[in-house]
Amino acid sequence: MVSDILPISRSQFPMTNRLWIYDTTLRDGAQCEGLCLSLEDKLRIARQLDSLGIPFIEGGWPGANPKDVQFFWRLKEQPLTQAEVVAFCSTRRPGTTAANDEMLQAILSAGTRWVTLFGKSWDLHVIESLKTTLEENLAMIRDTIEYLRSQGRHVIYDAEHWFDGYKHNRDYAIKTLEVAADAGAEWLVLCDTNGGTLPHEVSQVVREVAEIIESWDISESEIYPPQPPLIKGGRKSKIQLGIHTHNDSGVAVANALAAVQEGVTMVQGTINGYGERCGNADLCSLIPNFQLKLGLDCIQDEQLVKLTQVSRSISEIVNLAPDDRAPFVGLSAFAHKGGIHVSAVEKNPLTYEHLEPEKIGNRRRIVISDQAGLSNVLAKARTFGMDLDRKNPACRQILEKLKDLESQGYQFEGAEASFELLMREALGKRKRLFEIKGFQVHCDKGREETVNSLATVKVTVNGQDILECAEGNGPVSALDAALRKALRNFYPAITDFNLTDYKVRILDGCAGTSAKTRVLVEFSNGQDRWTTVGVSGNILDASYQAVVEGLEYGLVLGDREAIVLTVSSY
Ligand SMILES: CC(=O)SCCNC(=O)CCNC(=O)[C@H](O)C(C)(C)COP(=O)(O)OP(=O)(O)OC[C@H]1O[C@@H](n2cnc3c(N)ncnc32)[C@H](O)[C@@H]1OP(=O)(O)O
Ligand SMILES: CC(=O)C(=O)O
Repeated sequence: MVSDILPISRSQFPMTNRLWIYDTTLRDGAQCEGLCLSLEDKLRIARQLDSLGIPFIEGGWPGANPKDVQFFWRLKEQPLTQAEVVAFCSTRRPGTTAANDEMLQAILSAGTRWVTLFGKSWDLHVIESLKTTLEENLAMIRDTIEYLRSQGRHVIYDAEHWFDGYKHNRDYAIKTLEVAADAGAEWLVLCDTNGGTLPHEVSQVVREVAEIIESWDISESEIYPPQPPLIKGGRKSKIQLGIHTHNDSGVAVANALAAVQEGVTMVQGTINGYGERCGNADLCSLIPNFQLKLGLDCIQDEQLVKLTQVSRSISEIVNLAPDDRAPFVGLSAFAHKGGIHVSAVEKNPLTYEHLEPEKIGNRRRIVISDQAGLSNVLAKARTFGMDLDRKNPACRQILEKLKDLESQGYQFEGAEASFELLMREALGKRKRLFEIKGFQVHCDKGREETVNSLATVKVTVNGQDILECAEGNGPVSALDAALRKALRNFYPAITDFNLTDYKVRILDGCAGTSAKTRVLVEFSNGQDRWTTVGVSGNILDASYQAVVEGLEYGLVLGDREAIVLTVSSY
């Protein structure tokens, strides 16, 4: 809902509240260092975006590489359900004609209804990059758009380096837009290509451009309204403005918001802000801001609840770790750690949350650490299925034990399984499934390249002493294997546990090789994951503590009727 106090001044373009989201993850996002997409990846991402209700999906630059050509062919065979897939390209080369430009033939072969064309707005680029005249650049823009229009395509014109061009040679920059509009472009998208513009400049420039455009005399015959159902809102202005921002100054999202407040009706960005250099405007921040704070219509509410899942699936597909601190969709976006915060959030979430996480498919999390108060302990206990009374003296003991262990180097925020075991212990609810009497690990390296590791463990289960040994490709894996061997006849479920992550952190680096280490171990049983922690001056002892607790926790988990929230499901 739009609040009266929000400084929204969409008066330059007083249209409906419809805002068109244009995703360029598959094109500008693919220009991100470290991101490499296969054809199948691109198709999977396109389907995710389609399910999110993104109306325009820029699929790539057909003609620039074979994968992008095939992408459009594959979508012709199996079209998206609702999104308009858009092909991207540049204006024709200088000194030729659009009809003779091979790249433009590839664009037409892609068979999309919409084409986005980028052209030069900045005289510096015309002279230095294109090495042509200012007049020829205008001819390139006009010729290319008219050609695409003559071939029945709708054209979105991306005015590359718009803001820099406008600052350096305003009249020329405006002329490029005028030519693009006159040739039949339906959207003029102002690009902050180098990402150097600040929000107050974006506001001012967009406002000025909107006023200039209003004064143009473009005859109705030159207007090519998009076909329904694409544009449902009814256009009162002939030409619409869009915005495309980069994050080089850390304000890509703020710049897009500033442009929208001045009335632009299309916003280009990428999922998770992927893009060249510092990235593009992050649609995972923009969409909820537009929809939930500015009251603009971008996607359906039922689609908005998929945003967190889409953000994480796409980070999985592109094989880049998700950003836990990302606004709205990050794992920590609604994580409360400080005791004061948790105490208040437990009473009313509005006290420390700017909106309800469920609206974008995220969830509130309570973090356990030495910053915790009793409220954290009680909230966490609830997620473990234990309803504790604040007055129960065991709660205070749990809190004190937690703070004491954290001061020794333990870290429970990343090892909630260990915290649950600690809590069960304090409440007298920890079932001793086995008792470790001792272990030995032996590593030797001979002349060969390989290092041999052998672990021996002595365990008591149900009053029975078991001695087992096993080899592994390292001391921790040998220890893990020996423990499982000893326990598997009593607890067959243990054979399904896999050690999926192992992290070591030196706690007092100045102490050199005798430093204290913290080990975090993650286990999975194919369905759930859980993490435990160990701390010791001996890395093997720290690993041993974490592995033993990890195995114990997995067995407790199998015993429990309901899987609790501390355990993250795949
Ligand atoms: C702001 C943006 O993000 S724009 C998109 C940028 N994305 C990419 O570049 C990814 C895809 N690009 C590619 O695959 C290749 O660069 C291609 C196929 C487009 C071109 O490859 P090549 O022909 O080998 O040229 P090269 O990449 O070396 O140089 C780019 C050429 O495009 C020209 N060019 C740049 N912008 C434009 C434009 N708007 N209109 C016409 N030509 C342009 C340059 O002047 C240069 O021409 P030159 O070869 O005569 O010097
Ligand atoms: C078109 C585009 O990607 C840019 O100007 O940044």
